[in-house]
Amino acid sequence: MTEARRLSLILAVALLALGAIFAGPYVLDTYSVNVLTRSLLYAAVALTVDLLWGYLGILTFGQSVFFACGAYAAGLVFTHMDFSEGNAVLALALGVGGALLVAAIVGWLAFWHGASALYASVITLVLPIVATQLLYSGGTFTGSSSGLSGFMSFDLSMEAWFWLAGSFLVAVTTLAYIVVQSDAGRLLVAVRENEQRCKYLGLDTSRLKILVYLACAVIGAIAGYIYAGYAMVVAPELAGFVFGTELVIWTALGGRGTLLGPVFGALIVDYESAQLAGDYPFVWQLIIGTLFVLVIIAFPRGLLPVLFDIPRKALGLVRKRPAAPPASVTLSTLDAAETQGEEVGDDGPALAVHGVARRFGSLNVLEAIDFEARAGELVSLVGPNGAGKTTLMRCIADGAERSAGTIVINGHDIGRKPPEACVALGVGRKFQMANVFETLTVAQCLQIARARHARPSLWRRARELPLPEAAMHVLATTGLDRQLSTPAHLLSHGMKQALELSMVLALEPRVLLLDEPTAGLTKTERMQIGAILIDLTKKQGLCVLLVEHDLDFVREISSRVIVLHQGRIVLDGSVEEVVASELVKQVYAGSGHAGIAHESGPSTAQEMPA
Ligand SMILES: Nc1ncnc2c1ncn2[C@@H]1O[C@H](COP(=O)(O)OP(=O)(O)OP(=O)(O)O)[C@@H](O)[C@H]1O
Repeated sequence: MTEARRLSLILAVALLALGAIFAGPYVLDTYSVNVLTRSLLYAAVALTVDLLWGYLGILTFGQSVFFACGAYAAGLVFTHMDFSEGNAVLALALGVGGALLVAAIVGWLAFWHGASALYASVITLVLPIVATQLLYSGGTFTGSSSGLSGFMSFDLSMEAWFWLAGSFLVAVTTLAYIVVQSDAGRLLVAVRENEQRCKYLGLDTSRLKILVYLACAVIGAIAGYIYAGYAMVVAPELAGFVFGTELVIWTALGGRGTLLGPVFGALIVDYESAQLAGDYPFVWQLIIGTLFVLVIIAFPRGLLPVLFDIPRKALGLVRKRPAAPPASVTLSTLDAAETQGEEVGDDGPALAVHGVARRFGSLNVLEAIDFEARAGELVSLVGPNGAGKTTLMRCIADGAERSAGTIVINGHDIGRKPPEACVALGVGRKFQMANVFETLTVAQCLQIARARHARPSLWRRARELPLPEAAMHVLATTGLDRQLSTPAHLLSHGMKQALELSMVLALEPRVLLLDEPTAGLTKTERMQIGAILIDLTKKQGLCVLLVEHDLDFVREISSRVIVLHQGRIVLDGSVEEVVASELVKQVYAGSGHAGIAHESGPSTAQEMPA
C-alpha cells in the first residue's frame, strides 16, 4: 500500500467516526448524550496515558493534573473575571501554558539523565497528591474542597458540546494514530524496548520523552478546558490520584499500546460507571477492580486485541508469518558526499586516552590508562577476565563514566558528555551481548540507527533507506540484506551481532568500539567479521578498538595490541611484541587463561610485578 493510500484510509475512518459523533445526539437519549460528553473528554486523556505508557513505557498516574490545569484555568477566569470571548481565549492560554509549565518541570525531574522508569512513575504518583492539596488550600480563590461552580460559560446546546468533545477526541486519536505509525512514532517503541541502545545510537531519549510528555499535557489541558466549559463546575477530584489511576485502569482494560483500546475502555467504563455507580456505589468499584485484576492476569495486552483476535481466528485470517516476508524498505548506498561522519580534524589521533581512572568506591578498576589510536588502526584490547576492558569501553563512550583523566575523540574532549553526545563526536559502540530492538524488524532497527542523521517524519514511513557503504558491506556479506522484514528476535545470535554492527556503522562513526563481537559465533561467522573489520580499518579508515578473548582472532587482524591487567596497561605494542612478551605470558598464566602468547612457549605461573 502506498503512503498516500494508507493516509487516505486513516482519514476515511476518521471521517466515519466524525459521522457517528454527528449522529450521536439524534439516536441517543439526553441522559446518554450528557454523560458521554464527559466520557469523550476523559477518553482523550486516557489516550495520553496510552501514548506515555503503551508506546513510551512510562507508567504515569498524573495525567489528571493536566486535565485539571485546563479545567481550573477556565473555572478561575470565568469565576473571578467573568465570561467574555477575550477571557475565554485567556483561560485557554493559561490552561495550556500552566499544563506546559507543570509538564516541563515534572518532565525534567522524571526523565532527565539517570532517572529510572520507577522514579518517573513515583514522581507522576506524587503530582496529583500535591496538586489536590494546592487546590484544597486555595481558599475562596480555588473554592477549596467544593471547587468552583455556577460560573458563566459558552452558550452552547448539549448537542453542540457533544459534537465538540467528540470532534476533539476523533482529531487527537487520528493525529496520534498517524504519528505512532510514522517513522518518528517508531522511535517511541524503540525507547520503550531498549533505551540504552537508543542513547548509544545518538538519540536524546530524555528530550524525546519530555516532548511527548509536553504534547500529552496540552491534550489533557484542552480536554479539561472543554469539560469546564460544558459542566460549569470544577472540583479538586479532577486533579486527583483516583482519577489519575482510573485513567491507567481504562488504558489497561482497553489494551495499552493500541490507542483505540484505551479510548473505548474510557468511554465504556465511564459511561457504565455513571449508570451503575449511583445504584451500586461499592459493588461497582469492586466489579471494576476485579475486572482489572482478571484482565491483567488473563489478557495482559488488554481486551481490544483479544476482541480483534477472535473473529480473525474464526475466519482463519491469522496466518503463520513467513520467514522473510517481502521488504517494505529498499536499501541504497549513501554517496560519499552525503555521508556526515565526524571528520578527523588534522593528523592527530582519532582517540586519545590520558590518565583515565575508574573507581567503584574503594575498588580501583582502571588506573592511569594512557594510549592513543589513529584512523586506520585496529587496536585490540586483551587481558584476563575482570581486567577492566569493558569498563574502559564504557569510559570512552560515556563522559560520565570515568573518575579521572581525559578522553579526546577526533580532537574533541568528551568532558562529561552523555553517550548520545559522544556519538555526535564520532564514537560508535557495539556491546558485548547483541543489543538490538528485539520486536522491530531488521529494516526498522537500521532506520532507528539512521534517525540521528535523517530526521524521521512525523506522519509518513520512508520506503528508502540510504546507508553508509560500511553498513551496506556488513549487510551484504552476512546476508542480512535479504532479511530486512524479519523481526530481530527471530535472527540467530550471529545475525544479531551483525545487525548491531551494521546499526553502529550506520552512525558513520570514526572510532568504533567493539566488545567481543565474535563471542558465540561459528568459525565461518568469525572469519566474516574478521574480514569486515580489516576492510573497515584498511579501506574505510576507521579507528577500531576491539575487546576480544579469541586470541587467535586478535593475532590475525590487529595492527596493535594493548594488554590490560588489574586495571593497568602492562603492554602496548605490535602483535609480534606481545606474542614474544614474557610479561604477557605471566599475566595469562597467573589468570589461568590460555593467553595470546600460548604458541610461543610454555607459560610460567609467576606473580605480576607491581
Ligand atoms: N558497576 C560496577 N560496580 C562495581 N564493580 C564493577 C562495576 N562494573 C565493573 N566492576 C568491576 O570492575 C572489574 C572489571 O570489570 P570489566 O567488566 O571491565 O572487566 P573485563 O576485563 O571486561 O572482563 P571480561 O573479560 O570478563 O568481560 C570487575 O572486577 C568488575 O567486578
